[in-house]
Amino acid sequence: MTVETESLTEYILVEYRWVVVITVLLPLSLLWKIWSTFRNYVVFKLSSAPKMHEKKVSYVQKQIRTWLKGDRSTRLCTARPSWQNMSFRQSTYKKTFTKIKINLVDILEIDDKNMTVRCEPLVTMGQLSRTLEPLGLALAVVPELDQLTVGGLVMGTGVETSSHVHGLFQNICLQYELVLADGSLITCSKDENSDLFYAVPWSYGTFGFLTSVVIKVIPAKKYVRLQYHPHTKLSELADHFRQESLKENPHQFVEAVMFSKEAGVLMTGDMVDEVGNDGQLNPIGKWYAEWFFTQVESHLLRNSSVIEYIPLRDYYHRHTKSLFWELQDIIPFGNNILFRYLFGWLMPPEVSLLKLTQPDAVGKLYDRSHVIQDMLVPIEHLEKAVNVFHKAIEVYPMWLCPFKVFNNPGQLKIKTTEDSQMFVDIGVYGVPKAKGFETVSSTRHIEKFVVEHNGFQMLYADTYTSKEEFRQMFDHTLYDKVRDSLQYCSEAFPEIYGKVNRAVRK
Ligand SMILES: Cc1cc2nc3c(=O)[nH]c(=O)nc-3n(C[C@H](O)[C@H](O)[C@H](O)COP(=O)(O)OP(=O)(O)OC[C@H]3O[C@@H](n4cnc5c(N)ncnc54)[C@H](O)[C@@H]3O)c2cc1C
Ligand SMILES: NC(=O)C1=CN([C@@H]2O[C@H](COP(=O)(O)OP(=O)(O)OC[C@H]3O[C@@H](n4cnc5c(N)ncnc54)[C@H](OP(=O)(O)O)[C@@H]3O)[C@@H](O)[C@H]2O)C=CC1
Ligand SMILES: CC(C)=CCC[C@@H](C)[C@H]1CC[C@@]2(C)C3=C(CC[C@]12C)[C@@]1(C)CC[C@H](O)C(C)(C)[C@@H]1CC3
Repeated sequence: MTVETESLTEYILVEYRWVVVITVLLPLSLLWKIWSTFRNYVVFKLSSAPKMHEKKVSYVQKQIRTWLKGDRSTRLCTARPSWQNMSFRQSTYKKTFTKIKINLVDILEIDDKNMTVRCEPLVTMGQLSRTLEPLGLALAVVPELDQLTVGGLVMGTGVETSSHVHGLFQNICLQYELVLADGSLITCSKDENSDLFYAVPWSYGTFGFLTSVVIKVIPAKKYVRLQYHPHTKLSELADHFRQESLKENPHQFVEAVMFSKEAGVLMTGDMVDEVGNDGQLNPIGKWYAEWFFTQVESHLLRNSSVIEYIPLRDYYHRHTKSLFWELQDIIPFGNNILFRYLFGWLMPPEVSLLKLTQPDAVGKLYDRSHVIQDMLVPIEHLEKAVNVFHKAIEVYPMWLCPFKVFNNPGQLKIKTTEDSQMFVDIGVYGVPKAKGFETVSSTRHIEKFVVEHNGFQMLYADTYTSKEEFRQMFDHTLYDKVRDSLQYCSEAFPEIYGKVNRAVRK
């Protein structure tokens, strides 16, 4: 890692973290993968998951009723330990709240007539894409990292390169089943309990416990025909990016990765059934394959607008193997050809195991000199935002992903009367190089820019906003109304801010 460490111990822990990762975490990750594949296989063959669902939901209700009967002096959260979730921090409220066990890990039903899949909240993106692929189906929006869960993506949000067509993860969800703080089981959709339905996304589990979700699926094809368009001027890349995101019949997938303030690669893709003769097959998911983002960079260096055919599942999880570009700081030689051929099949280490074994010194170093943020701004401000980010942080690669926000009720209120507005997710993950970077003040600076430009911040990342600024960023009108209407809700759950602000995250 190219940052200054403060002591020799810190230096050793940071520079040689890979020793523990390779000798301990990679073999443990493998054992974990074998166990979960075996468990899923057995459950599927015994077909026990759908039959067990009601029983498991009753157990959730039973735990809440026990809390109701008690003195209710503590609030509620899920029992999923923080080291298992996909964010950098540990939530401190997990230590004091009453923890409700939600052991709901299965896909319940695939309905290929209505084109839906019903699943439990701990089902992961990797598990879903693996199950749907042989049936010729896919979720309309597949957030890239394998370990992201349906529950976390509903209660938070999910974005992916098809979001300029389908919107965020919640926009492909048709129905939620929840256990509320009074112990009752409720389902909601746009036609049934619609206020609750629109308030659930971005609510971070502050209305109740999600027990199942019905999600829209689409027909899938075997490959993604991906075209790389390198650009060396930000203004040209931004114009092209907007044009591809906003045009009437857009490509199914649009994404860009910037490698400096001016230069980046725009990628446009569509599903196809066969490898055409205008490009080559590139199975990026194979164990020996080079990390995706470095392959993308090579197209910029060669300034070549090539076409490639990528197997669909490999495409969906293209950023998993290198955790976007975060793994280069943990295993610096992870992309080396020899390492890939020998150990690539073990990659990536499980994020949960990495989190569990993270030494304090590494945490402190990341606090000081590492940024992990996704800022969501209306697409017309793209260049301005890149310039602001460059001045305040200067982290490359920078991820750009367009997505549509529909004019629906809820926390994500857009300032337009149109049906929808196009946004761009600007993702910065890495070591900042900007002069004068300081975590709190620099993050506050970009947060201010985002609020002033009617944007939003992804909340898996650290937010340094005050409660007032937070309420300005996210519209709480419907949220407050629904909370007031649900018995015991305010007693059982804090407000969203109470679960995501920096003070409750260690
Ligand atoms: C509900 C369901 C119905 C399916 N129906 C068909 C079908 O009719 N014809 C067909 O060819 N393929 C069907 N499949 C898909 C496919 O056959 C399986 O995904 C495949 O058998 C998985 O094999 P695997 O060893 O790779 O399993 P894994 O990759 O280990 O598991 C596949 C996934 O199935 C899920 N699963 C496991 N057990 C159950 C269960 N009891 N109920 C629901 N989900 C479960 C797990 O969550 C897991 O992620 C279905 C899949 C599911 C989930
Ligand atoms: N491409 C993308 O879109 C990416 C998205 N992310 C973000 O990562 C997060 C998802 O990570 P993941 O590890 O899956 O989820 P988490 O375990 O982090 O859960 C996120 C929130 O959802 C709540 N929650 C989860 N399940 C339930 C449930 N069944 N009932 C009630 N509340 C629930 C959690 O409550 P509690 O605190 O009580 O456990 C928590 O507040 C999202 O916030 C997402 O925005 C991260 C990387 C990429
Ligand atoms: C909206 C999108 C696409 C977001 C992508 C977010 C990823 C870059 C984030 C999600 C989880 C994440 C915060 C994580 C880390 C890096 C950035 C990640 C992968 C790492 C691996 C950095 C190193 C840390 O020691 C530790 C292992 C705790 C974390 C774990 C979570």
